[in-house]
Amino acid sequence: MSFLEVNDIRVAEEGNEVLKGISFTQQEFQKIAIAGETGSGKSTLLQTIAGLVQPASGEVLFENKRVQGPHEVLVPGHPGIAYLSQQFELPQFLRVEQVLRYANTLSEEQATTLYEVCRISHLAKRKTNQLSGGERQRIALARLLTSWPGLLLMDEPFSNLDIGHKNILKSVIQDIGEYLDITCILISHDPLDTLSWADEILVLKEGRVIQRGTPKYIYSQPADEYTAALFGGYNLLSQSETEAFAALTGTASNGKQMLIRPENFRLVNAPHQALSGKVNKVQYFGSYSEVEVQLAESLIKIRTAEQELTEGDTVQVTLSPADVWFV
Ligand SMILES: Nc1ncnc2c1ncn2[C@@H]1O[C@H](COP(=O)(O)OP(=O)(O)OP(=O)(O)O)[C@@H](O)[C@H]1O
Repeated sequence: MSFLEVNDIRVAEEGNEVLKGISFTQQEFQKIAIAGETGSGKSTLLQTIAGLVQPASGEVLFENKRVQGPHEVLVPGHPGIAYLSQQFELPQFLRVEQVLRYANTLSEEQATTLYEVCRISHLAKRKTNQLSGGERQRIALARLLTSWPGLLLMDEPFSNLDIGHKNILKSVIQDIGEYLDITCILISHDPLDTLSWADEILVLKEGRVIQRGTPKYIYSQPADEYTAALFGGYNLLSQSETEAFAALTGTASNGKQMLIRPENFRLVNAPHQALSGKVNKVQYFGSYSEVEVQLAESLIKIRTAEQELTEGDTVQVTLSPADVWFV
């Protein structure tokens, strides 16, 4: 039995098929992140799970019961599922404690825990128009959680937050799972938000799930170039350089192209076990430098701790077999 089961969901909006048969399951307390380019259907998927969008076919089962869509109920939504939208709203000019009291059905002890987890206990007397964007969002989140849902769906919660508020929200989301026993699904554009948090990532492309797996698997063995690009920099080598590195590492390309993350290339002093290239550009980032190296055909990016490189240097580039991936 799964906590959440999404079975072959299809959604059409204005004649376009936005979700084209999505299926996946989630266990209780499993942290799932959804990644995909703009327009791939991430928000529509979350809204369908929440019972806010009517699927054309397929079903969502939450704790073994079908989630009804907005065409089937008077008030859209499911009491056990909370959806934090990108465009949340708070009532104007009320004090935070009034906003929360209005929605609150919790005991005093539960409410205290919830406000502490959401880092808003100190804001109770503040008016809603006297809050920063990050504080407003944490209050909107706490307000949603006063119904103590089993499943929380968060749609791009980090967008428009500065780094300070973003870090606070990351801790809040971590604690929601840990102290409130609420299972979460999160959409984020930034790979750094999802790779460190999720147990599993679903990659959406044009309304379909094209890959599902642990962050490490998705990052190091992306299904295609699209997936690789969602999670950071990469190099796609020409066919002849793919063959040259395949020969060096004892791997077989089977006609595919080699896809290498910038941190996986190594600069060595061993001309016979490496390809030669010329440094084209060096960018310094403190703990590492990003170096552009022109090989015979491809211009590649290498991330290295090496600090002494300058434009025009000749370097020897190699790889470990474990870091080789073909798409
Ligand atoms: N109510 C609607 N009416 C018409 N088209 C819609 C509607 N909702 C979504 N779409 C379309 O469906 C597609 C998927 O949209 P969705 O918002 O789910 O994508 P997304 O991956 O969440 O994008 P973003 O990252 O930009 O939020 C888009 O092409 C969008 O224009």
